Amino acid sequence: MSSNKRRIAVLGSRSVGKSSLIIQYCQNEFIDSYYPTIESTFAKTVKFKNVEYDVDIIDTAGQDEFSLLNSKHAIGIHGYVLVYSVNSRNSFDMIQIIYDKIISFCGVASIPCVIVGSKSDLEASRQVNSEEGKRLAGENHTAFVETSAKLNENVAKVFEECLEEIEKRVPNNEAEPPASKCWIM
Ligand SMILES: Nc1nc2c(ncn2[C@@H]2O[C@H](COP(=O)(O)OP(=O)(O)OP(=O)(O)O)[C@@H](O)[C@H]2O)c(=O)[nH]1
Repeated sequence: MSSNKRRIAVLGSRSVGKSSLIIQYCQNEFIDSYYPTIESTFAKTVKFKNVEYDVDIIDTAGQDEFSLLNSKHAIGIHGYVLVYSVNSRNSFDMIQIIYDKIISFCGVASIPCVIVGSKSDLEASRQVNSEEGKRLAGENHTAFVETSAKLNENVAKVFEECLEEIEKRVPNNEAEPPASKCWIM
């Protein structure tokens, strides 16, 4: 793996706007219709803090509390974007469940991660306030961003924060994420 290759997995409940966030970031467009994702990978070259990164972003199918963590979403992944929608309390409650599954799968104390409150334009139907999002992020030592893919607000910030979290833990000359050294028996 080239030292500037970074793989980011985007996880969260169904329909929280994972694909919309990624498509806005990689293709600068917002598609209003809903197509459930099975899985797809997007690629973008990003210049961040004067370093050029080849970023692969893995868009995953929506998870619920019974979903098993797919090993593809843990092995070889440098950083995570965990998305809930500010107008869905259930999707917010899923974040800790997904975070704990990743931690336990990877056998580490913490992971480079950004917790994202999506659809921030839907203020009238908001169920989760910003303070709750920040608190959850603080408890898990992750970054936190509220964003709207629809209005293209804070979209790039999500992925920049994720690169920042990765760089805090992965020195530039060591691009292999810890979980890629795991064995599956
Ligand atoms: N108002 C608003 N709607 C959004 C936003 N982002 C996504 N949506 C809408 O929410 C719905 C679901 O968006 P997707 O991006 O497909 O959600 P997803 O999380 O990828 O869904 P799954 O693939 O099922 O997991 C679509 O109708 C989007 O248009 C946003 O920022 N604001």
